[in-house]
Amino acid sequence: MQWCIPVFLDEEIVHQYYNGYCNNILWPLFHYLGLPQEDRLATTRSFQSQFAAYKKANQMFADVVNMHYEEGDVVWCHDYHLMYLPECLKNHNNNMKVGWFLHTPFPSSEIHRTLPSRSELLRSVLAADLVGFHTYDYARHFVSACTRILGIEGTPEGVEDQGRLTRVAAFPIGIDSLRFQNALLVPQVQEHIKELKERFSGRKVMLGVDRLDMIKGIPQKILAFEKFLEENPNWRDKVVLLQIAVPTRTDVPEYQKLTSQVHEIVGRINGRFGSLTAVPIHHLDRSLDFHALCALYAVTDVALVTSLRDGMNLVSYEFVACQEAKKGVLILSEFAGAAQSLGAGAILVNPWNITEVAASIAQALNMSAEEREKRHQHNFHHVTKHTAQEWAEMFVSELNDTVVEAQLRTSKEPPELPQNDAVERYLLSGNRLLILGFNSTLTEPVDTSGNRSDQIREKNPNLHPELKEHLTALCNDKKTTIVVLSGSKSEVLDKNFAEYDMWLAAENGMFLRHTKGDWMTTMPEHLNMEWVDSLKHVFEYFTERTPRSEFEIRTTSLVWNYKYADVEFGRLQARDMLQHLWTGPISNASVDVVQGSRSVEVRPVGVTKGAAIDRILGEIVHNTSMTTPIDYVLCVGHFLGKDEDVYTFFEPELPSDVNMAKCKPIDAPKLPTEKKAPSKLPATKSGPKSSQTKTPKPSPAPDKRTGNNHSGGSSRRASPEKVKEKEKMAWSVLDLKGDNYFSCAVGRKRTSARYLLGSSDDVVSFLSRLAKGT
Ligand SMILES: O=P(O)(O)OC[C@H]1O[C@H](O[C@H]2O[C@H](CO)[C@@H](O)[C@H](O)[C@H]2O)[C@H](O)[C@@H](O)[C@@H]1O
Ligand SMILES: O=c1ccn([C@@H]2O[C@H](COP(=O)(O)OP(=O)(O)O)[C@@H](O)[C@H]2O)c(=O)[nH]1
Repeated sequence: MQWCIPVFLDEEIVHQYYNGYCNNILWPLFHYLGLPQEDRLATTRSFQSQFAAYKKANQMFADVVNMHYEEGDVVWCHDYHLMYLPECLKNHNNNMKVGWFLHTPFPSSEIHRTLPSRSELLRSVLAADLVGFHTYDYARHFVSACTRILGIEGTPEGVEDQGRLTRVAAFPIGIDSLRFQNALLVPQVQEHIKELKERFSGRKVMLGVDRLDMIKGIPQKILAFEKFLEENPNWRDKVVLLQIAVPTRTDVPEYQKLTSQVHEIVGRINGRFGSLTAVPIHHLDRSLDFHALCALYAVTDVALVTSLRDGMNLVSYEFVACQEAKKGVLILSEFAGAAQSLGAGAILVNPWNITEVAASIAQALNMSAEEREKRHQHNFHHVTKHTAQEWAEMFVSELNDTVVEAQLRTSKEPPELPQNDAVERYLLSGNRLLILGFNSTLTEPVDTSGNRSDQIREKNPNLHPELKEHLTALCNDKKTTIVVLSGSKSEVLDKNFAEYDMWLAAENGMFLRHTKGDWMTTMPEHLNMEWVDSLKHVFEYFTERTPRSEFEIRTTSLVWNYKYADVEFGRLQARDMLQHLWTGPISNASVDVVQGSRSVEVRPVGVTKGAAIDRILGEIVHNTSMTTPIDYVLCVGHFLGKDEDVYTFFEPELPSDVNMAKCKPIDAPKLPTEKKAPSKLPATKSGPKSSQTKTPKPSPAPDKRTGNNHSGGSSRRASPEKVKEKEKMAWSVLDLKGDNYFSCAVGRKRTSARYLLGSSDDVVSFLSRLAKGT
């Protein structure tokens, strides 16, 4: 078995890929340092060739992996050097289990979007099954970069693109703490500890161990130490700072400049505060071997970590692991990932604030033994419990689980609607209910190819011209009841369906009428619409700036539709709008922000087609004086995810009773501003990665399937007498015998519907078969 297989890169590739793209571009950007100041333009110019080398090098890694890969192996790609690798691997073998872990921070999407190859990099990382970061912050930034830059949906589990989920999670790394604890017992280390104690006797030892990298804040650390010496003359001959600065990436000009800068500062301070026999700073431009490092950690009184940004910072963990005897103090930058894990025991500082760091040095040096002990125990417990072994096991086990879950999800993709069976069962049944969506279900297909020159299109959705004849035939069949259930306003449904003998349910079922009767409302009474006013401005803002987009104020929702706008620009605007909605004016309101394929909609939590179907069904049964149970249900639509509860309404245990409460007649739907504002529902957020979804509060319409006696379909509170009356009226209206239920999603693959149809053309051809009975 081979443990390590090298990938040989030639010098030019190393220069362009490792020194160039990785360490001169990605590294500073991911650490919020921006591109190197002096050669910014040159870097920008060489960007494409460096990225080409980056991809080439990643492909070379992929080729080696592919050569040695055996079925069932797990491939774990590490760090910003290999962001393109997951895609290369998956392109070769889509069944490979691929994980990717980033050891650096992932910056805010505002930084990532400045990268010319921003989309390509994100997409290739998303090819992995599992993507891991040290902290939730980094994971959240990654998800929001995917949302903002690629326009794909962030979910509580990760990032979802066309039904494929890339799991994104935080896996804070640890160290092999036992290795450090055991090293302290080695005689050679004990001897070294003794020497160091003698060497620095009478002085407190402060320690910095860093690669000589801009992100480590070494100049800032030394300047803070100078300030401390300046302000505390009594400490000048009682403390020493040992700074180990390990040379790194020495071919990159920015690193060469840092070396001279640090040397200059150290020389100046030693000149200022040193004597003939002692200097306050011992600066070493080299690395130490493991045992020497452990001895140094063990004799240290105060460790100083001042990273300006740091993915995690293992030095802080290693220091803690070696301090069981001494219980020294850790001063730790709040910009290191480690601050989240070791913050309880460390003194956290902003490394840019030299005054604060100097004060923290004084605090650490003067800290009582009792407080040091307490702080150390917090951190020692963490470091010894959350080890590197645990980290690796967790990542790999999560990767295996993710792959299994993904297989289950794919296998759950529903089949095509079995049209022959559906037609046959329709013909054999005696009381059928057809629930049909409108937009993209019964309408003519709209060209949304996004061609900028194609700007003049018909704006209003129209009924599919080939449907009219079949719809008339179906509506005229006494054994068939048809409901068109749409998000559209009542006027739109009136315009398209007034001539048919059917039921119309507008605004996701909030308004209902039979085409021979008047509109009535099924709206729950206590809907909170207080948020509408503050949101109207946001919707107006984006409508005014997005030609041919439309903003509609519906009774229970606000909708912005960019179906007829330039699709690319519409998408861009939608991303900005969503970002604003998730974090801005309504982040505390009890509303759902629903992202459609070309729309953004905001509505109160619980206003869904599924929640309304109960009340609609009650009204239909009551009005048509049905005498036999409905024995066939077809529910077809291009419904938004939130509205898919209409499919599941009839699943898995079919409801037998239906609410018989009558709806309230109305003259016309009222605008939200005219309604009395009811009291607000308390809001809860569901978690860091799901800013767009709120944990649903109990739906305004009670769930039909929670018991056998479904007496409450409306949220209006009835008197006890009324409830009794309703109970008497309740009877079994559904008798579907399991297989006589056909729920069918149009143009979507991830759905809770039982079956799929591709487009409204397919709906038309299927309905024609029902109408003709063939
Ligand atoms: O070999 P170099 O190019 O000189 O760089 C050394 C490593 O530096 C980076 O380390 C990061 O990983 C640590 C462990 O997860 C983390 O604690 C630290 O904050 C990071 O900076 C880099 O990411 C590695 O790839 C390099 O090998
Ligand atoms: O002379 C030295 C100084 C440091 N290190 C190791 O370098 C690593 C630095 O990791 P850290 O996460 O602190 O920062 P990075 O350098 O990875 O950004 C630690 O494991 C140190 O033990 C080392 O091997 N020899």
